[in-house]
Amino acid sequence: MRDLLVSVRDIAEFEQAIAAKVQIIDFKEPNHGALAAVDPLVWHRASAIVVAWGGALMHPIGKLRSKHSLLSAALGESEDYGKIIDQLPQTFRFAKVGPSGIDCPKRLARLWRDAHHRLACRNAAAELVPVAYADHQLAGCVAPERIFQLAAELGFKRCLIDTFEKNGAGSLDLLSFDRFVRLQRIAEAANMKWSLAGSMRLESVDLLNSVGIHPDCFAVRGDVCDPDSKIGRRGKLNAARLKAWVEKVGLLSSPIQLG
Ligand SMILES: O=C[C@H](O)COP(=O)(O)O
Repeated sequence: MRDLLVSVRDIAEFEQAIAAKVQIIDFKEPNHGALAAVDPLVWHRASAIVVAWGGALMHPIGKLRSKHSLLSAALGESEDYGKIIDQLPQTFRFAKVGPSGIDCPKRLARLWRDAHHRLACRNAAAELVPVAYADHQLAGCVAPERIFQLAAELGFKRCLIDTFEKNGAGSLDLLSFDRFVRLQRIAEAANMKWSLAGSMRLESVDLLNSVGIHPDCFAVRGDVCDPDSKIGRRGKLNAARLKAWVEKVGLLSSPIQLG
């Protein structure tokens, strides 16, 4: 089973993602960086909608229906998350903190422990998802393999790889297939699910599949935005792109894989 995560910035986009039956809806402000948080008020509005719909993401008039959508929040980098983490509503299932500026595994482990502890105190359901950056040198942080290994050693259930700079160079431009295979092996050996983000393009999904790289989740923003927009991932979500991604990831999950 593969998942699709789509990053949204507001309630209108949240409803678009639900209508498209996206499995994981991730709140993030694309204008402010790779993992920038939205205003916590947006979390609370989304949460109120979920509660009003009876816990499942199901619209009262039955038009928007996605019983399986889960909420996720980007909390920013190490210097940001502390200001907002305690406001994360109980309805959120995942939270992410970026590792930029942390070039030592021990410090990273401390960051995760603190974030995990603060989440657990307020929101027993929320799972911290460690993040690695493919452009780790630019981000000034530990390399992806070390981050995956550390996350596995510490018993995390999921890990995400993304890019810190959103400058057009995606994860697939920055890391070789061999390195993705290594990351996948680390994750598989620890029974840890891994997600792939970083300017992912729909066309790359089949290519990755053909070389044996099978992330448990594809996480996208830029490629589900209006293709004609000059501002890329900072533009508006596009219904046709969302549909194409949902279908593609759905096909990967079906027992008979096509293509
Ligand atoms: O978590 C996923 C990111 O929002 C991916 O964004 P991107 O596809 O624009 O690199």
